[in-house]
Amino acid sequence: MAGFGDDRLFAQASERLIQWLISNGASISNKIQLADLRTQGAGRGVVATENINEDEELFRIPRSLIFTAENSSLPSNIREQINDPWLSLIAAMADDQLRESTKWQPYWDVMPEHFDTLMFWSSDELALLQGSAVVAKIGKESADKAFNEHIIPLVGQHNHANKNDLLALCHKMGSTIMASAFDLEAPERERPQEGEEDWEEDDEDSAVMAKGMVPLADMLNADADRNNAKLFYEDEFVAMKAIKAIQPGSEIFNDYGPLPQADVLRRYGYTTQNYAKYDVVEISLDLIRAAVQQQTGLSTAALEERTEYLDGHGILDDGYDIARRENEDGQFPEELCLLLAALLLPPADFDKMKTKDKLPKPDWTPEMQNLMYGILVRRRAMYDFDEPRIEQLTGRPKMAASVVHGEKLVLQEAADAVQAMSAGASNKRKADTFLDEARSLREGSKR
Ligand SMILES: C[S@@+](CC[C@H](N)C(=O)[O-])C[C@H]1O[C@@H](n2cnc3c(N)ncnc32)[C@H](O)[C@@H]1O
Repeated sequence: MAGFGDDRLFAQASERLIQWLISNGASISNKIQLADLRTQGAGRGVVATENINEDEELFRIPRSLIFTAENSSLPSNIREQINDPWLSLIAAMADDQLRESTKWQPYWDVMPEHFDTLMFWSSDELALLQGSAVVAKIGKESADKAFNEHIIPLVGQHNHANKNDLLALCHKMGSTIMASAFDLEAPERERPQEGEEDWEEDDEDSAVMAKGMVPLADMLNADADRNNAKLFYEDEFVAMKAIKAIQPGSEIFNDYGPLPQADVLRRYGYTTQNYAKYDVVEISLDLIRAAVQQQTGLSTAALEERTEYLDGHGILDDGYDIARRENEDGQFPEELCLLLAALLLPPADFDKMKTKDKLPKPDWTPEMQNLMYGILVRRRAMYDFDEPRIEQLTGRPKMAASVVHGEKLVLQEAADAVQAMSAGASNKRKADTFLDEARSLREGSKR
């Protein structure tokens, strides 16, 4: 529990950051302040102290105060050898923090020390997420490998740093960046001109766009649909503006995107119910293969042939996300429906389709409904059947329970949707057998 002394130090660090920003050319509206939101489990946040109008500027930060690998003190020969935007930013931040003195100190002093992102969970804590595909996405081993191969030999030698300490620092920086860095839009003059390649941000661009830490902009928390501010890129500055009127006392929120709770937890180390509407459950291709073979008796060779064909048509993936009922793109992704339809075709129909180089109609035939239902039962059996009282939990167990509960709900809603399709049809099932079937499958597989 933070004491008064600690509260004072926390407030002083916030104040030093503000003074440092102003003395280096930032301007900050006097209608906002950095607030201590630790009692709400939200670290620092930005809060309005007066009425703010839509479009009103909250602060502007000169581009020179954005910490990037390029404007850091990381020697250029090291930077050039680390040819990846994430890794170079991690290397530059680690290097800067190992220096005896740095102009960025007031910024580093407000960086979080404690992380609840999944990278820092113990195996016992991760076990609380059993069933969720997020556990396989944490990437601790691949991060260790990348740090050990690309950063530690270079930055370690340059700073005479201990290898293990540097590895821990890289993880800390990596998690800070994952939760706080921005994809930086280039100034107008550096963007491609007409006729040159277009400057548009899509997922692929985002993977290679320059990453930077934008002080103060990264003090904004986020909470699904409570977004009321946005960062705008100008040539010499970046400006945070209100995108809605904001009342005094209200928190100012950025937008981290429509992320499922599991990804908010993996990336940012918190969950809130407001993200539950974006929850998904990933169905792996392996699970689909097993369910198809059980239902159709399709041989492994035939399954291979069909998946290869579908791969050639761009609809094969390692996994497919089932979404919540209210998802505007529907609960079942079209690629999944196409895949199942193709795997269900009688051999002669599949051969005919292949000759014509076509794809099947993703109709919800009774066979398709049965297959999807079987897949959902198998997937549900991967989660346990305990229902902890989330409101009685705290900390990481609470966050894990919230993720798992949200994903179970996705599966239940999907099963209900399939059952509703079969209502009145000859293959009608009783509405309440889903959990029983999944439970007996789970118990059977444990025996
Ligand atoms: C961009 S930073 C925001 C500033 C951060 N609160 C701090 O003290 O440095 C993102 C981090 O803030 C926290 N955060 C953001 N939104 C939150 C929310 N709605 N509830 C709890 N924590 C939140 C998470 O720890 C997340 O990793």
